[in-house]
Amino acid sequence: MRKVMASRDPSHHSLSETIHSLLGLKSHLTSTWVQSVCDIITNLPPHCPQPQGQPTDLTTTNLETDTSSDAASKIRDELAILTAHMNEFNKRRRQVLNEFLNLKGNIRVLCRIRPIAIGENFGRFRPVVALDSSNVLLRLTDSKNKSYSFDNVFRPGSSQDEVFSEVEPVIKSALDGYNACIFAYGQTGTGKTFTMEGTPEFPGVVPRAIEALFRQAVDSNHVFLFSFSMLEIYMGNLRDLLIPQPTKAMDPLPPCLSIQSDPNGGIEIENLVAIQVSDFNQALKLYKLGCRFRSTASTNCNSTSSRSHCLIRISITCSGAPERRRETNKVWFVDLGGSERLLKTKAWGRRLEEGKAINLSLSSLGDVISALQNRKSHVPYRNSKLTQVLKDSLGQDSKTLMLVHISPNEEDLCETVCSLNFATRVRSVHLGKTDSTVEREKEVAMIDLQQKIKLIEAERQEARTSIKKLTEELDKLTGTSPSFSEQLDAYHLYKYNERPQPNLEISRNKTRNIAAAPLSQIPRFMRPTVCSRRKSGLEHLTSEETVRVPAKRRRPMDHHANSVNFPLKGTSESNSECSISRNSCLVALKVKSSADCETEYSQDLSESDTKEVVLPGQEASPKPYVDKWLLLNNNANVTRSHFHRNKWIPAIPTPEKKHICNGQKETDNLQDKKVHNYKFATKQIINHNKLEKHACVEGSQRSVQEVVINKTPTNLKDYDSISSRCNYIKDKLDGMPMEKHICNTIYPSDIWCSSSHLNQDDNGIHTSSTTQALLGETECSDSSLSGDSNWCQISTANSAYSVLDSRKESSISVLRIELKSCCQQLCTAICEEDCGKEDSDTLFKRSAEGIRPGLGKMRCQRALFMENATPKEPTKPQQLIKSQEDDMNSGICHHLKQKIQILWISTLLGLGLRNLGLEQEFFLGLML
Ligand SMILES: Nc1ncnc2c1ncn2[C@@H]1O[C@H](COP(=O)(O)OP(=O)(O)OP(=O)(O)O)[C@@H](O)[C@H]1O
Repeated sequence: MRKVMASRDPSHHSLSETIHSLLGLKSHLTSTWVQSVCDIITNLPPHCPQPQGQPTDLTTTNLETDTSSDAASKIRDELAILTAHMNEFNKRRRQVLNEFLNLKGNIRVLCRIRPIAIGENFGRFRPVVALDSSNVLLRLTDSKNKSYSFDNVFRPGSSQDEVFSEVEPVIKSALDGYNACIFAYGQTGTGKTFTMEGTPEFPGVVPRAIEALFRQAVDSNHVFLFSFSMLEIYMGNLRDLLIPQPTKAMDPLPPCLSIQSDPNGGIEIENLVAIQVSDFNQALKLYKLGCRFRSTASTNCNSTSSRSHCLIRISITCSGAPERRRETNKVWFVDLGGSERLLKTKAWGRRLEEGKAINLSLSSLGDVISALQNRKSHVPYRNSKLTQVLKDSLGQDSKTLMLVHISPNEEDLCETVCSLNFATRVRSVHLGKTDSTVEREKEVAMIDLQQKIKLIEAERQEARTSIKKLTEELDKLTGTSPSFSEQLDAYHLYKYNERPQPNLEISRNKTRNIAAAPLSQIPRFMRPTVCSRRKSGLEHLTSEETVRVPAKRRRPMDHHANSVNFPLKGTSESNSECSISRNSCLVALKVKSSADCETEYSQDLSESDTKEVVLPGQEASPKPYVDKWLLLNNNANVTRSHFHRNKWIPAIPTPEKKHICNGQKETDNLQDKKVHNYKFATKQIINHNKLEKHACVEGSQRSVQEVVINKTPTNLKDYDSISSRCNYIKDKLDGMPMEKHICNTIYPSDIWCSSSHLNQDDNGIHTSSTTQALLGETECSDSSLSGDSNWCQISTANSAYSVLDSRKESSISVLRIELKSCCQQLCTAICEEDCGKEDSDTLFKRSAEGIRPGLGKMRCQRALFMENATPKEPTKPQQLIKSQEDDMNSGICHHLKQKIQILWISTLLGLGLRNLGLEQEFFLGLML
């Protein structure tokens, strides 16, 4: 025996030798010795034969093993029979259930009436009454009623449990391999989300259905694999709700979702995250996560209105189950966006667009169902993303359940009628027009089928209990085989661990990895086209590479600039009809000033938003943004010397621009491309702005104009010329289109002219005196130039004055003055060429009165006169008068020149403006 054992297992041979040697040492026969021997024996593996010296035990064990193996084989046989029975029961149950659902209709329609909310007035009379479990009565008027029939009607007091009991057969059908689709349809605020999602206290259809799926899968004798996906259709675009949406401009874009179909009509959504879930809790966590990313917003009808269609997909895979309809099938839960009468909701802007998109897709859904109803050869699935996605779950071979929600409120009667008509249209797909006898027969058949289902269920349960018992017996006998449920769990766990772990916190990178997995698995014919790859930025990348390569960054937003409408009233950009494309601007600027930008978690991807203007670094409100846009345009031009109409226009000192843009950062490093874009936009601004709009702009904005003129005006003619040029600019601005004319850059928002004078004090320090004048709605008029001044400012009337700054850079001195407008308009009399002293005084007074801070907007325009080394020849008088208009302008210029000189000197002398009574000749003499 020893030899036999040794030959069987060398390790046991050595063990027996060890024991024998220990036995030989009788002196060592202590309690410790005995204990160690016992330990050795105890630690022997079960299949290990007993040590040598115990032949009797071994024989007994062998006998026992033989007996138990016989019992085990018997049990296995029984189990095989029972499993076959179970399969048969499953098959029968599937058939009966299918028959039952066919009788009920592949598209079943249930109606749920929302309860009256606290404080809600439902009207003069109750317009909606649930007659019985399948009829709704609608009181249209006091004398006119209309009734509607449905598969089931839930009264306002119906519980979530009751609703789910009607949904459950569809869930069972889904486990049998049928595609299924459960919709919640209805007017906004009627409780669709409540039914589908529910609340923590009253869970809705989706959590209950997921729980039922897992429970029934465990009860089944097959192994199921579930994967969970969630998306929304927001304004015609598919958004994965399991991927956090980008919140910052530079956040990576989520992969583009597109719908693929195979030749058999199967639909797959490319790049949609599908996470393998092994139990209900995991699925629930994902569901809650997805719900957080939904687009919701407050509307007139619902403070938490869903602004999209929310779709939850559960894919079920079960291999080795021939009785199932297909190996992989899916269940869709769809919380449709609420149909709304836009007139009633008074939606506008983004809400309006969302409402329109929802209504359109609902209408497409109705068309599809109608085509199915009429068995048309062409079903217009392609009319909306919603019907495209659900294509393979809406046909003949799938189970559809529509929960129509209606409001009990009399005010909502119109919408209720629409919803009920829609539901009736949907319902008649399979039921058709049948007489009452057929209806009754059908009901009897259905009751019969229901009883059959119950019977089969009972038999199944019995068989299942037997299987469980036998499996446990077998476990005891063999001692190794896990129970059936353990096997199932282990299988799930194994499968689950094989795949990427669902990170329930959903870190962005991880979800992307998960998302990539299904992409690599989709068949070749479902792979994205070149076009869609380009669209999603995945061109030339395999799916694996897609995972590794960092996702495409959001394009720099300035590249989006396509169209610009100039904002009208600067103080209310969001209300301006002519403002920068509303949606895009709001999205880009993250301005939350209007209802338009309050859709939570929504990301603007719609085609309607392609016209967007997004500028670099635009975190501010639209107004500075527009200013910046203008400034950038200006910078692009003025920082380069160039020829304009055969005249060399030198570069303008860049630092000056810091002052130009009030509160804005300097952006000198603009790319030509951007500048080009902005130019393009300028053109559009010009085209869009009309005279009256310009007037509004003038009143609301502040900017600085620079006018570069290539000669120094030294006499009246030059002043006239400048004046007329300014007038020309002004005219062009008013009249649009605006055109560059001498001025280097024109800002439509402002025109102002100023004058500066550079003086050098005893210490050689340059100082400047400043005068400020407001350019009103009329002309700019006057200018003055000191002998050593490099810059000339053109001043305008009806003004208040203040010095902004002055400096000398290279050979150019810069002085900026600014005008504050006064409330009063400049007396038109000053436009007269021969305006006299009296007018001057009037002007003066008005100007002085104008120094009331905060009375008007500041505006300035600077005329920069380039220093001309060679003084110009005095101009002949006849050249001065080209037209009557020029004459008038020259008069105004001359007049204002004098005023500005007076002001300047007054300032120098420290005299108050009001106390001036000197003749202007005095000041002229002083000046010259
Ligand atoms: N059967 C119900 N029992 C209790 N409260 C309900 C019921 N139906 C709806 N409500 C309540 O009515 C309000 C609106 O419901 P819900 O948001 O579900 O409407 P909706 O149809 O999804 O609206 P929308 O289409 O705008 O998203 C919620 O506060 C919800 O709790």
